[in-house]
Amino acid sequence: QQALPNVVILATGGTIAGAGASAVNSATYAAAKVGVEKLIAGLPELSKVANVRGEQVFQVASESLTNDNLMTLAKRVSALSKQSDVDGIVITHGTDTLEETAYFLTLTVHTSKPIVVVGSMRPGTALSADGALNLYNAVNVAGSKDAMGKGVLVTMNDNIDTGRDVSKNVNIKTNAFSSQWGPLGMIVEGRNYWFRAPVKRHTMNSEFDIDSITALPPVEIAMGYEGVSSVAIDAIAKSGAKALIHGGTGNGSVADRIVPNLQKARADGVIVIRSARVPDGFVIRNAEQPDDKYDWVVAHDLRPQKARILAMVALTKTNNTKELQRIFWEY
Ligand SMILES: NC(=O)C[C@H](N)C(=O)O
Repeated sequence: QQALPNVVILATGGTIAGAGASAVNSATYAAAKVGVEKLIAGLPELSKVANVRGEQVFQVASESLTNDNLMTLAKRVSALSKQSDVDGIVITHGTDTLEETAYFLTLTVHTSKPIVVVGSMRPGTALSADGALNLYNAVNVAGSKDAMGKGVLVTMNDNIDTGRDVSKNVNIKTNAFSSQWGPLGMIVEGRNYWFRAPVKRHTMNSEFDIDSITALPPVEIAMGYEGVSSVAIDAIAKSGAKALIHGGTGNGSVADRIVPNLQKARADGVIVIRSARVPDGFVIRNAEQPDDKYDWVVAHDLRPQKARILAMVALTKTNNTKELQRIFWEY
């Protein structure tokens, strides 16, 4: 239909494409079973709000996605966003790493067209499955003019969050996703209600572009915890990783006994990025540790898994720690 927006659904698997043995199986099921054509056919309401077509990019549970998958997906999103017959793009995705893919697209795809990443907590075969409404909302937002220029969005549980801020904070339950700085808005009965806009650099204002990225450097994460040893840090430093994200306790604090190991890693050329394992708040430079003296970078409010995504993208352009710190403040 001519008056309706054209929305492409790129399907990658996850629970939104999952199937269980019976309707009471809300937690015990196989992810990534249902193809995109069946997902679309199962939701005839979509045809009233957009001209929808689907592409099956992968069929996996999101915990198994790789850096290569991420690149393939982002390049496809970028190519589609340049087509005049595409108004918006939806990516169906497993929820476990949805926040990482959404942030990667936020950083690397140059478009003002809406890109919406969506998943579900229950398979479509379950009682009170959440995927159908989440997907309906995603297609609505992707086809909306008022969603343009707002970066990559996530529509879970009626909220509209930014791909940058949102994280999976609850498992099992359908209110799994939230952003510490709040959602941008809500979608109810196909209508968007906006309350705020993102201020961090994204999509068309990003200095990174997936079209010119050919490989992502290895970046690993080591967690901080009571009783932590240097085993993980030393192994990462020796592995050829270009950066090491330390998911520290509290304000990104680092146990005194592993500070020398992180200093050694830095001296050997590994970028050390100090983040926090605490879900909310942010890491202050030179508080807890003398980052200037050690030439470390702080991850601002990014959790270890999001800091890893930004580090990989940033390292495609620079390994200067001042530049990296600027990038961590701006994105
Ligand atoms: N709810 C989900 O989608 C979880 C699943 N393990 C996935 O990320 O693919």
